[in-house]
Amino acid sequence: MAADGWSLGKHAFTSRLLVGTGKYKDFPTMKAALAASGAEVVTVAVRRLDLSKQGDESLLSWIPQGMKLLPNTAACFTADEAIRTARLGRELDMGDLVKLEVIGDKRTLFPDVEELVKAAAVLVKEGFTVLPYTNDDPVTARKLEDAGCAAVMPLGAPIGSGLGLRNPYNLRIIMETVKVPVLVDAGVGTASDAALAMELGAVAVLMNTAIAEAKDPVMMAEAMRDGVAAGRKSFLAGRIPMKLHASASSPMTGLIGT
Ligand SMILES: CC(=O)[C@@H](O)[C@H](O)COP(=O)(O)O
Repeated sequence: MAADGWSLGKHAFTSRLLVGTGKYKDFPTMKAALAASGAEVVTVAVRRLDLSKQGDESLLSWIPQGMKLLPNTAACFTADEAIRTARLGRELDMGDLVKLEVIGDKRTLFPDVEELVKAAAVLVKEGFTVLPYTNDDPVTARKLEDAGCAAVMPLGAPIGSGLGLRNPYNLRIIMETVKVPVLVDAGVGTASDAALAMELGAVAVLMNTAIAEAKDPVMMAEAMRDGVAAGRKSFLAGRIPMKLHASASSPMTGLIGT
């Protein structure tokens, strides 16, 4: 199969799995899982980075070489906070990409979409390549695209829930509504969820908890890598239409004795 690449702004990728850095039991496990995932993009919460830590004590030093950093604005609850956090990431030399999170509710971690659209518009004007974590609402997705975001990242389910894709139909509508890449972000529980997201037509999947909190994070990272690749191939190959009744696998005409 010819290379099946995709891009975000000026950045080109082949892997369609993006991974996070939170919740690992230790840095060596995180590093091994990130490497096993085959992901090229790894997201890091700017507000959770402990800048006083150096060398092996710093999370950043455990990110495999060559992975692209995607700073995120986790734990921001207003547009202003998210904008300041994104700027801080840029000052720390983390590049132009930003995963924009503006959380509206502590219990569900659902996004505050008004603040999200506001923050996106400002950051796009400042030259960021903005990737907003949003809910599964096609209207918000369109507003984010209109604001100049390079992609939209609707949730599959609440962050860390592992519930899988709660509303695949809305995800499909979002994919039909916007022209920018649609990445499913959050809620994936296992490899079949990732495959399903790709079969629906997602350009990529971003996940953290399902790998970090698996019994064997390295093996789960491999499963997610394979699930994403299988789902993508299945999407490209085109599934058969579903039929209510049987259709025999062997032709019924010309049977001996008929
Ligand atoms: C790491 C990160 O950015 C999370 O906020 C992201 O949304 C992934 O969610 P899961 O942990 O549910 O995969």
